[in-house]
Amino acid sequence: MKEIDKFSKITTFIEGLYLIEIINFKDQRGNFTEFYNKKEFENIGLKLDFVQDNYIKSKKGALRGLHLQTEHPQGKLARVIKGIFYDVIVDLREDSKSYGEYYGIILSEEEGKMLYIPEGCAHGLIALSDEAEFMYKTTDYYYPEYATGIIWNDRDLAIDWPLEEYGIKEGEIILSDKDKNLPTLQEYKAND
Ligand SMILES: Cc1cn([C@H]2C[C@H](O)[C@@H](COP(=O)(O)OP(=O)(O)O[C@H]3O[C@H](C)C(=O)[C@H](O)[C@H]3O)O2)c(=O)[nH]c1=O
Repeated sequence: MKEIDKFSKITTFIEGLYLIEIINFKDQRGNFTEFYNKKEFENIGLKLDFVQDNYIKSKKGALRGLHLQTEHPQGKLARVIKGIFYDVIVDLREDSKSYGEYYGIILSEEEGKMLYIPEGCAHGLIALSDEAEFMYKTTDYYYPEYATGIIWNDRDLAIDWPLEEYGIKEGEIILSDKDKNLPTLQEYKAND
């Protein structure tokens, strides 16, 4: 088969954060998609090694995040398996020109784009559809002792979560107790 470019990366205003477009091979049976290919990723300038695969299944309105590990930071290759999510990345790399800024995007099973989230960024997502499944690979292991983050409704970030468009009331957002008690961006910076 003639070699075709199966992946292409799109830069964002956050350095190292890429949207990745992938080819979805459709035929009379359904679809086939490569999620990751070490050689092909190196061809688009992403020399990455992953050590863990994670799978999330969320109820509509379930919001996870904004999380990062202060030690053993994780790069994440993320995609939606089913439904729709709003995905948010906050740059917490002190030397970055977009430090303290967020990037938000709607990712869907239909549209099929992936995200590569660089180390040093907090990550969160809310499920916008009744069935919502998400997978991501990480470049380092889970170290709960180093897990922290920023609260989802931080006033300085003022993240524009697309609740109304998807019929989700703020009081219906489902959070873990841990996420309800995450620090604000100011508190995080003070401890950083
Ligand atoms: C993250 C993780 C969790 N767990 C266990 C620990 C808990 O017993 C249970 C749920 O963990 P947690 O509530 O931290 O999971 P999420 O709130 O979905 O966290 C994730 O959500 C956002 C979107 C992220 O990007 C992070 O990778 C990750 O923090 O899974 C593991 O065993 N391994 C893991 O890598």
